[in-house]
Amino acid sequence: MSNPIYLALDLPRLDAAIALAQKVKGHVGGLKLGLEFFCAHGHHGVHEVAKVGLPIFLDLKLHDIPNTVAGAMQSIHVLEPSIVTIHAGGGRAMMEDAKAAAGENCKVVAVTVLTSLDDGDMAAMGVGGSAYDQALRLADLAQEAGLDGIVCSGHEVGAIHKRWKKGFFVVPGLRPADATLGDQKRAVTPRAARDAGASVLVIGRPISRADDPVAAARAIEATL
Ligand SMILES: O=C(O)c1cc(=O)[nH]c(=O)n1[C@@H]1O[C@H](COP(=O)(O)O)[C@@H](O)[C@H]1O
Repeated sequence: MSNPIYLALDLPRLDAAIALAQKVKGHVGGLKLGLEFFCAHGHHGVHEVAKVGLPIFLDLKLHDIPNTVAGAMQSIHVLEPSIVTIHAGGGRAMMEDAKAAAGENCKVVAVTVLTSLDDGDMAAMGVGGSAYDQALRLADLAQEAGLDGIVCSGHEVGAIHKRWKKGFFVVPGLRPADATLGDQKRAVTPRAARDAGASVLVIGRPISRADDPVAAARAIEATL
Protein backbone atom coordinates (compact mmCIF):
# COMPACT_ATOMS: atom_id res chain seq x y z
CA MET A 1 0.00 0.00 0.00
CA SER A 2 1.36 3.47 -0.85
CA ASN A 3 2.17 5.94 1.91
CA PRO A 4 -1.01 8.01 2.65
CA ILE A 5 0.86 10.92 4.28
CA TYR A 6 0.89 14.20 2.35
CA LEU A 7 3.24 16.74 3.89
CA ALA A 8 1.76 20.25 4.05
CA LEU A 9 4.56 22.56 2.90
CA ASP A 10 3.22 25.67 4.65
CA LEU A 11 6.52 27.50 4.55
CA PRO A 12 7.10 31.03 3.29
CA ARG A 13 10.47 30.31 1.60
CA LEU A 14 10.74 28.25 -1.57
CA ASP A 15 14.25 26.98 -0.86
CA ALA A 16 13.23 25.86 2.64
CA ALA A 17 10.13 24.10 1.29
CA ILE A 18 12.15 22.21 -1.33
CA ALA A 19 14.87 21.29 1.19
CA LEU A 20 12.26 19.90 3.62
CA ALA A 21 10.53 17.95 0.83
CA GLN A 22 13.86 16.44 -0.26
CA LYS A 23 14.67 15.42 3.32
CA VAL A 24 11.42 13.61 4.07
CA LYS A 25 10.56 12.34 0.60
CA GLY A 26 11.20 8.70 1.56
CA HIS A 27 8.65 8.88 4.36
CA VAL A 28 5.68 10.65 2.75
CA GLY A 29 3.50 9.81 -0.25
CA GLY A 30 2.95 13.33 -1.56
CA LEU A 31 3.34 17.07 -1.03
CA LYS A 32 0.55 19.54 -0.30
CA LEU A 33 0.98 23.12 -1.46
CA GLY A 34 -1.56 25.50 0.02
CA LEU A 35 -2.48 29.14 0.02
CA GLU A 36 0.59 30.37 1.88
CA PHE A 37 2.88 28.70 -0.65
CA PHE A 38 0.85 29.50 -3.77
CA CYS A 39 0.33 33.16 -2.92
CA ALA A 40 4.08 33.53 -2.42
CA HIS A 41 5.46 31.39 -5.26
CA GLY A 42 2.64 30.74 -7.77
CA HIS A 43 3.10 28.43 -10.75
CA HIS A 44 6.87 28.73 -10.66
CA GLY A 45 6.99 27.44 -7.10
CA VAL A 46 4.76 24.48 -7.92
CA HIS A 47 6.94 23.53 -10.89
CA GLU A 48 10.05 23.66 -8.68
CA VAL A 49 8.54 21.51 -5.90
CA ALA A 50 7.23 19.02 -8.49
CA LYS A 51 10.89 18.29 -9.38
CA VAL A 52 11.17 16.48 -6.01
CA GLY A 53 9.23 13.72 -7.77
CA LEU A 54 6.22 13.23 -5.49
CA PRO A 55 2.53 13.76 -6.39
CA ILE A 56 1.39 17.37 -5.86
CA PHE A 57 -1.79 18.20 -3.95
CA LEU A 58 -2.78 21.78 -4.75
CA ASP A 59 -4.83 23.00 -1.80
CA LEU A 60 -6.33 26.23 -3.15
CA LYS A 61 -9.74 25.88 -1.45
CA LEU A 62 -11.50 27.59 -4.35
CA HIS A 63 -14.80 29.23 -3.37
CA ASP A 64 -16.50 31.62 -5.80
CA ILE A 65 -19.24 31.65 -8.44
CA PRO A 66 -19.20 28.60 -10.77
CA ASN A 67 -17.78 30.43 -13.79
CA THR A 68 -14.85 31.87 -11.82
CA VAL A 69 -13.97 28.58 -10.14
CA ALA A 70 -14.14 26.72 -13.48
CA GLY A 71 -11.77 29.31 -14.97
CA ALA A 72 -9.36 28.90 -12.07
CA MET A 73 -9.43 25.13 -12.50
CA GLN A 74 -8.53 25.52 -16.17
CA SER A 75 -5.67 27.83 -15.27
CA ILE A 76 -4.02 25.14 -13.15
CA HIS A 77 -4.21 22.24 -15.68
CA VAL A 78 -0.66 23.00 -16.68
CA LEU A 79 0.52 22.22 -13.11
CA GLU A 80 -0.84 18.66 -13.35
CA PRO A 81 -1.89 18.39 -9.69
CA SER A 82 -3.07 14.99 -8.49
CA ILE A 83 -5.58 16.56 -6.04
CA VAL A 84 -7.22 20.03 -5.89
CA THR A 85 -9.48 21.43 -3.17
CA ILE A 86 -12.59 23.58 -3.50
CA HIS A 87 -15.09 24.57 -0.77
CA ALA A 88 -18.35 22.58 -0.62
CA GLY A 89 -19.97 25.77 0.70
CA GLY A 90 -19.75 27.15 -2.86
CA GLY A 91 -22.77 24.99 -3.67
CA ARG A 92 -23.65 22.18 -6.03
CA ALA A 93 -23.37 24.08 -9.34
CA MET A 94 -19.93 25.38 -8.39
CA MET A 95 -18.75 21.87 -7.52
CA GLU A 96 -20.16 20.41 -10.76
CA ASP A 97 -18.47 23.07 -12.89
CA ALA A 98 -15.17 22.69 -11.00
CA LYS A 99 -15.14 18.95 -11.66
CA ALA A 100 -16.02 19.44 -15.34
CA ALA A 101 -13.16 21.92 -15.73
CA ALA A 102 -10.54 19.83 -13.90
CA GLY A 103 -7.63 18.32 -15.75
CA GLU A 104 -7.34 14.61 -16.47
CA ASN A 105 -6.15 12.48 -13.55
CA CYS A 106 -6.92 15.26 -11.08
CA LYS A 107 -9.10 14.42 -8.10
CA VAL A 108 -11.37 17.30 -7.06
CA VAL A 109 -12.26 17.22 -3.36
CA ALA A 110 -14.48 19.61 -1.41
CA VAL A 111 -13.69 20.96 2.03
CA THR A 112 -16.74 20.33 4.23
CA VAL A 113 -16.13 21.95 7.64
CA LEU A 114 -12.61 23.18 8.36
CA THR A 115 -10.86 21.25 11.14
CA SER A 116 -10.22 24.58 12.88
CA LEU A 117 -13.98 24.98 13.54
CA ASP A 118 -16.17 23.42 16.24
CA ASP A 119 -19.84 23.42 17.22
CA GLY A 120 -19.57 26.90 18.73
CA ASP A 121 -18.33 28.25 15.41
CA MET A 122 -21.28 26.62 13.61
CA ALA A 123 -23.71 28.39 15.95
CA ALA A 124 -21.87 31.71 15.53
CA MET A 125 -22.22 31.39 11.74
CA GLY A 126 -25.92 30.54 11.97
CA VAL A 127 -25.42 26.96 10.81
CA GLY A 128 -27.97 24.58 12.36
CA GLY A 129 -26.62 21.51 14.15
CA SER A 130 -23.09 20.43 14.98
CA ALA A 131 -19.89 20.54 12.92
CA TYR A 132 -20.37 16.78 12.48
CA ASP A 133 -23.91 17.25 11.06
CA GLN A 134 -22.74 19.98 8.71
CA ALA A 135 -19.78 17.92 7.46
CA LEU A 136 -22.11 15.01 6.62
CA ARG A 137 -24.59 17.34 4.88
CA LEU A 138 -21.88 18.90 2.72
CA ALA A 139 -20.32 15.50 1.98
CA ASP A 140 -23.69 14.31 0.62
CA LEU A 141 -23.87 17.43 -1.57
CA ALA A 142 -20.33 16.84 -2.87
CA GLN A 143 -21.21 13.25 -3.70
CA GLU A 144 -24.36 14.39 -5.57
CA ALA A 145 -22.25 16.92 -7.49
CA GLY A 146 -20.03 14.13 -8.80
CA LEU A 147 -16.81 15.04 -7.00
CA ASP A 148 -14.11 12.50 -6.22
CA GLY A 149 -14.29 13.07 -2.49
CA ILE A 150 -14.12 15.50 0.37
CA VAL A 151 -11.90 16.98 3.08
CA CYS A 152 -13.17 16.43 6.63
CA SER A 153 -11.87 15.77 10.12
CA GLY A 154 -11.11 12.36 11.57
CA HIS A 155 -14.27 12.67 13.66
CA GLU A 156 -16.59 12.40 10.64
CA VAL A 157 -14.64 10.39 8.12
CA GLY A 158 -15.93 7.02 9.35
CA ALA A 159 -19.59 8.03 9.04
CA ILE A 160 -19.04 9.65 5.63
CA HIS A 161 -17.19 6.57 4.38
CA LYS A 162 -20.25 4.45 5.21
CA ARG A 163 -22.45 6.70 3.02
CA TRP A 164 -19.93 7.05 0.18
CA LYS A 165 -18.15 3.75 -0.32
CA LYS A 166 -16.02 4.82 -3.28
CA GLY A 167 -15.22 8.31 -2.00
CA PHE A 168 -11.72 9.70 -1.68
CA PHE A 169 -11.24 11.13 1.79
CA VAL A 170 -8.63 13.70 2.73
CA VAL A 171 -8.17 14.17 6.47
CA PRO A 172 -6.10 17.05 7.92
CA GLY A 173 -6.01 18.27 11.53
CA LEU A 174 -3.88 15.30 12.57
CA ARG A 175 -1.82 15.24 15.71
CA PRO A 176 0.32 12.47 17.23
CA ALA A 177 -0.98 11.80 20.77
CA ASP A 178 1.50 14.10 22.54
CA ALA A 179 1.46 17.02 20.03
CA THR A 180 0.06 20.52 20.54
CA LEU A 181 -3.19 21.37 18.73
CA GLY A 182 -2.42 24.95 17.68
CA ASP A 183 -5.41 26.26 15.72
CA GLN A 184 -6.91 22.79 15.11
CA LYS A 185 -10.12 22.04 17.06
CA ARG A 186 -11.31 18.69 15.61
CA ALA A 187 -8.03 16.76 15.72
CA VAL A 188 -7.39 13.01 15.88
CA THR A 189 -4.22 10.91 15.56
CA PRO A 190 -3.03 9.85 12.11
CA ARG A 191 -3.70 6.21 12.98
CA ALA A 192 -7.27 6.90 14.11
CA ALA A 193 -7.98 8.76 10.85
CA ARG A 194 -6.48 5.94 8.81
CA ASP A 195 -8.51 3.31 10.65
CA ALA A 196 -11.71 5.33 10.11
CA GLY A 197 -11.23 5.31 6.33
CA ALA A 198 -9.03 8.29 5.38
CA SER A 199 -7.44 7.95 1.92
CA VAL A 200 -4.94 10.77 2.49
CA LEU A 201 -3.49 12.04 5.78
CA VAL A 202 -2.46 15.71 5.60
CA ILE A 203 0.25 16.54 8.12
CA GLY A 204 2.09 19.84 8.43
CA ARG A 205 3.54 21.25 11.63
CA PRO A 206 4.02 17.95 13.47
CA ILE A 207 6.65 17.23 10.79
CA SER A 208 7.71 20.64 9.42
CA ARG A 209 8.23 22.24 12.86
CA ALA A 210 9.82 19.20 14.49
CA ASP A 211 13.48 19.47 15.55
CA ASP A 212 14.11 16.46 13.32
CA PRO A 213 11.46 16.33 10.55
CA VAL A 214 12.73 13.01 9.17
CA ALA A 215 12.46 11.34 12.58
CA ALA A 216 8.99 12.86 13.08
CA ALA A 217 7.77 11.63 9.68
CA ARG A 218 9.25 8.19 10.34
CA ALA A 219 7.63 7.97 13.76
CA ILE A 220 4.20 8.86 12.33
CA GLU A 221 4.66 6.40 9.44
CA ALA A 222 5.49 3.68 11.96
CA THR A 223 2.14 4.16 13.72
CA LEU A 224 0.11 3.49 10.57
O1 LIG B 1 -7.75 21.47 2.96
C1 LIG B 1 -6.91 21.24 3.84
O2 LIG B 1 -5.86 20.65 3.58
C2 LIG B 1 -7.25 21.60 5.23
C3 LIG B 1 -8.59 21.57 5.56
C4 LIG B 1 -8.98 21.65 6.89
O3 LIG B 1 -10.16 21.55 7.23
N1 LIG B 1 -8.01 21.82 7.83
C5 LIG B 1 -6.69 21.92 7.52
O4 LIG B 1 -5.87 22.04 8.45
N2 LIG B 1 -6.30 21.86 6.20
C6 LIG B 1 -4.88 22.05 5.85
O5 LIG B 1 -4.12 20.99 6.44
C7 LIG B 1 -2.87 21.50 6.91
C8 LIG B 1 -2.77 21.20 8.39
O6 LIG B 1 -1.54 21.63 8.89
P1 LIG B 1 -1.03 21.25 10.34
O7 LIG B 1 -2.11 21.66 11.30
O8 LIG B 1 0.22 22.06 10.47
O9 LIG B 1 -0.81 19.74 10.34
C9 LIG B 1 -2.81 22.97 6.56
O10 LIG B 1 -2.06 23.10 5.37
C10 LIG B 1 -4.26 23.36 6.32
O11 LIG B 1 -4.38 24.34 5.33
